[in-house]
Amino acid sequence: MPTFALGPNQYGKAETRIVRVTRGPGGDEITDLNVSVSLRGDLAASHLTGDNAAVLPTDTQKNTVYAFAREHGIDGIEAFATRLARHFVESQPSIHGARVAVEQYPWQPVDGRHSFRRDGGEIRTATVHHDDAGTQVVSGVRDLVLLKTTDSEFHGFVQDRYTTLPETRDRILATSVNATWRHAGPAGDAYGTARAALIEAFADTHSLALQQTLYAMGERVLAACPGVVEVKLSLPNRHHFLVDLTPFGLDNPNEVYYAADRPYGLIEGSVRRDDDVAEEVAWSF
Ligand SMILES: O=c1[nH]c(=O)c2[nH]c(=O)[nH]c2[nH]1
Repeated sequence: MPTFALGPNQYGKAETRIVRVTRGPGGDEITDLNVSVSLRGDLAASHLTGDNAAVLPTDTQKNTVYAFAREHGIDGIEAFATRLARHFVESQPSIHGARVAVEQYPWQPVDGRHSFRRDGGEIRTATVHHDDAGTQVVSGVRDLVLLKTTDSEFHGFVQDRYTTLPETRDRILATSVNATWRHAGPAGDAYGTARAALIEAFADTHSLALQQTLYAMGERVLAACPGVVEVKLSLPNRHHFLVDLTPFGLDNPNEVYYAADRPYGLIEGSVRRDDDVAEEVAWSF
């Protein structure tokens, strides 16, 4: 007779959308968030027998997100997520660990009063894990699209019988940055500095490979943000291929490109301080 056991599990309310308006005489502000809560703890009974005595309903978790936005305000997504994660663990004896992930969608004021324009595609993120061992805060940015028209090469790579890619000393380099960075302690106000470091390193680095640019971007964030101990980057290589215009009797001196959407190279890696102790829980889902 085979026997079975419940493995790791978590539960929570995913993607609670919340728009908070902060009203002021000098104009309103809006904070537009997507909040996902995952809780871990003594939850086997609910899975094994349907006994829900230890289960804080996901509906209650959603209500808590809204209530905290009113009671405490949203003083940065890292602080908001930390407050929620601690609340669930500290208020519920059955809950031993909480993960709160927040996405923030940027809006820009249009008239300085009460009209706004949704800004670009880029999303700010924060994920907080809290349990007995402490609080881990990871901040990040997603879908930050960057492109440089030159200053990028790719050559010297392996050639086997399937290789057709020509070596290039001058190409477009483009990516959509997905970056997360882990703080040693509570997150300070590092978002603007980290984001600027990513963009500047992309622009400054004469790239011989997107891998090299990835490392430079991670290194720049660590150099600029003393409280950050590890940076993870996932960089799709948004290929731009020169179009062959010779059938039309035209040359193409690096001017006309085809922007391919797939397949794409995907370059991923982390850069950390030498003395950093890996904190895998901070990244786990
Ligand atoms: O920067 C790059 N890294 C690669 O590993 C790679 N592979 C490829 O086909 N083009 C590129 N570009």
